Amino acid sequence: MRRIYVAGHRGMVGSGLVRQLMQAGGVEVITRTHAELDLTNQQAVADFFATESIDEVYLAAARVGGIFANNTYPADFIYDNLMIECNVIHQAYQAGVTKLLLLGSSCIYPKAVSQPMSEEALLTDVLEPTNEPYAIAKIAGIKLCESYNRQHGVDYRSVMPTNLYGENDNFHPENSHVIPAMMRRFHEAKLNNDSSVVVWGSGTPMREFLHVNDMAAASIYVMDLDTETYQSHTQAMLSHINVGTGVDCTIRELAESLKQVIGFEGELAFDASKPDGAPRKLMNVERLAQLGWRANISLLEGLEQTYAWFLEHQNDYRK
Ligand SMILES: NC(=O)C1=CN([C@@H]2O[C@H](COP(=O)(O)OP(=O)(O)OC[C@H]3O[C@@H](n4cnc5c(N)ncnc54)[C@H](OP(=O)(O)O)[C@@H]3O)[C@@H](O)[C@H]2O)C=CC1
Ligand SMILES: C[C@H]1O[C@H](OP(=O)(O)OP(=O)(O)OC[C@H]2O[C@@H](n3cnc4c(=O)[nH]c(N)nc43)[C@H](O)[C@@H]2O)[C@@H](O)[C@@H](O)C1=O
Repeated sequence: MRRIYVAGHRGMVGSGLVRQLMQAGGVEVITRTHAELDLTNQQAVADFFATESIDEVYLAAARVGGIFANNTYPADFIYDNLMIECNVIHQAYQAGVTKLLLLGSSCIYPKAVSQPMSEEALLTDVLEPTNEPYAIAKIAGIKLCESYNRQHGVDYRSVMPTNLYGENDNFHPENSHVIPAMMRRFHEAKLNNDSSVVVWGSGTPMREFLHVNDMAAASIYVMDLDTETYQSHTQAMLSHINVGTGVDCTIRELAESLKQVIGFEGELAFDASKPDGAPRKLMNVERLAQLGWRANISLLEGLEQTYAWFLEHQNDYRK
């Protein structure tokens, strides 16, 4: 049986990957909590790979957060993510792992890039300042994979997810992403009968949102493509693949959808003192579509599923 290490299995995407890999069966899923294995620790990661006979790695562990966390803790975001990527990719290679999938992010693309953003837009212009350190680390991750492929003949792939949401997300009031943050705020406002809820920024930025179950399915799909098919749709120096829905909406529209799903009847109060971030980040998902995969969970369906999960996990959601 293939021994598959899912790094970050307690996180939103990692837990989705474990659910789907276990459901498909026929593989042994290996996991370690952050407390058991700190992936920024080079020796600990080397010891882990030297003893665990891993066949494949899904690298879904990272320092992750929304616009406020990225803007407030830039050193943590660049240091942790560079260290995790260097340690996992290099030690996997040292231990003879030939297949690895890195999760990057749509924020690798320049701020003023033409929309929708295609894979070729990488490194063509300057980045959005609120998350530049995180984006630089993610770009380094892509280049690590490409470089190990070129020099060592391994098969390390990378997927660039758009903004994600779903069960097991982080619902922290400040450090989270927009969907979990607003879902919790609207829910609490409904319980308190508040007349309005704060939405950060102007409401005009546009974002594309992909449900975690679609993201996990896409990751496994890309990992399992045979080498010839994968390489026919990538180029030697451009190995990453976008993952998204190809559909976006404004933050105001998202807030209206969340109001509807949660049943909050008050007003939206936009807080212009908070940053908007990138004006738009719509993914060009044609490359993945040509490879045979498309998202199938609509935003409304995904928000309803996530809110139902949130209601069931009021005592144990991450906050
Ligand atoms: N969420 C999103 O909107 C997007 C996410 N991505 C990418 O997808 C991937 C998964 O993200 P997501 O599931 O949302 O993130 P989560 O924060 O939900 O999960 C990340 C996991 O990584 C673990 N982790 C962090 N640092 C370390 C470390 N030093 N050693 C061991 N484990 C560690 C965390 O453990 P602990 O909590 O204990 O620290 C957590 O379980 C990441 O690479 C992220 O950059 C890309 C685009 C959008
Ligand atoms: C996935 C992605 O995540 C981050 O980039 P981002 O796309 O800006 O993500 P965000 O979810 O934090 O915000 C999206 C928009 O929504 C607005 N917004 C309104 N109200 C809230 C709110 O309450 N919380 C948050 N976080 N945002 C809010 C907010 O002002 C912004 O205009 C990066 O870290 C980047 O590195 C990255 O990869």
